[in-house]
Amino acid sequence: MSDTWVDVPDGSHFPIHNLPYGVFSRPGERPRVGVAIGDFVLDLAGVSAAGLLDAPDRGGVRDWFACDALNAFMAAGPRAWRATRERLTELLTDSAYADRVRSHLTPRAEVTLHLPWRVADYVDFYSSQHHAENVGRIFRPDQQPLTPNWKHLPIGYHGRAGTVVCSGTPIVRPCGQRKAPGDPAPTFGPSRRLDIEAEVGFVVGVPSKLGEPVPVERFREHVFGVVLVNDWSARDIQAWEYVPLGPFLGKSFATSVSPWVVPLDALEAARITPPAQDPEPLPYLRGGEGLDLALEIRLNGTVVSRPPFAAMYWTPAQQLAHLTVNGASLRTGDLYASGTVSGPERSQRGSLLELAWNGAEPVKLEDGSTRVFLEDGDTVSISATAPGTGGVRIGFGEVVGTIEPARR
Ligand SMILES: O=C(O)/C=C/C(=O)CC(=O)CC(=O)O
Ligand SMILES: [Ca+2]
Ligand SMILES: [Mg+2]
Repeated sequence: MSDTWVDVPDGSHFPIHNLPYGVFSRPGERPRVGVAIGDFVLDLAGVSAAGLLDAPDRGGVRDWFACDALNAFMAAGPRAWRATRERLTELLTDSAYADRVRSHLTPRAEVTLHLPWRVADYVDFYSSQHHAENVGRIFRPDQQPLTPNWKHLPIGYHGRAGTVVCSGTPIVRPCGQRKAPGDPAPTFGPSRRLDIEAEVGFVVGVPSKLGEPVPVERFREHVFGVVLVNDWSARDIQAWEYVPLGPFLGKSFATSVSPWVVPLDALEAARITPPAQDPEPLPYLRGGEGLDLALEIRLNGTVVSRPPFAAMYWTPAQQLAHLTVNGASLRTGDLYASGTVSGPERSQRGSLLELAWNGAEPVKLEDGSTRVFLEDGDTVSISATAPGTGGVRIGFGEVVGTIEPARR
């Protein structure tokens, strides 16, 4: 197994088998594209300008990396992604390149990480059966937990692309209309039931044509990579507004993503058969694979949940096929999120709504305090790891956010 000449600490999320892409800047310099390796960022604009990146489409290489977003590279397609990944692996494993490449490494602690791509459209699915059943029981106790359509199609809604923010961006507590079932009328004010949703996001590189669906088996021709998502959710605003059109202001105030986009090729060893689907879905939804990602949610440093992505009912390829089956086109930069990742166990639930069961079972933190929803000043971090090639685990880093008081 090849290994890198860069000093990578044991347990790092970013061994040579990962090589996720991001956008970073050093103090006083413009943002550019980089790759994470151990505790360093490799400056791809610098490496490319030095003539070290031998990609197929050489003329375009500089435009891909000397810029503040991954979009141009993402649009270049799977052949370019694979060739670049192979060349980066060569540069970072063959010690003959060490002297020329080392000057393009910067400690990650010295850089600022930015939103890695310009988000085009944003869709959020609802593909964990455990989550959907939990939320159904809490929001609609008098009905079947799963709606009649749930096992026939991956339910989703269109979110707000412009408020997708990079990890680390403070989250201002939203204000809005709230009305609990017993209240005589709605009131306006800061959300009292601010929550998280731990999700996995899929980033589209190659666009599709209007009118032409993208079938399940074309998933890898369009999707560039994978990020972690925190779909911040104001449950009181949501519960009052969502009938009958679905989530709106309760979720559109901010959605955080992790700064490193893990390429699909880094997740080869994480591919798994998803849970059996019964009833069998319609033909356009057949096929697709799951991913064995282990998520971890920390609230003010305490691990409060470990959701397993392997338990998701609908796969990312099925989600993509569904979201384009009507002929809706994809754009470079589209983001679609899995929906909250919840497993069958209590310790695997992906939101506080579920973990504290709508307030009935407060979550205990290591400092002795308890939470049913988020308080001002709380910090939430979601991380994940996956099996990598060669038996080495790879990771996604984290998506983190701290709650700031409402501005009124
Ligand atoms: O069942 C509902 O009414 C609402 C569910 C959600 O809030 C979930 C959502 O945003 C989709 C997901 O993350 O699974
Ligand atoms: Ca969500
Ligand atoms: Mg959101």
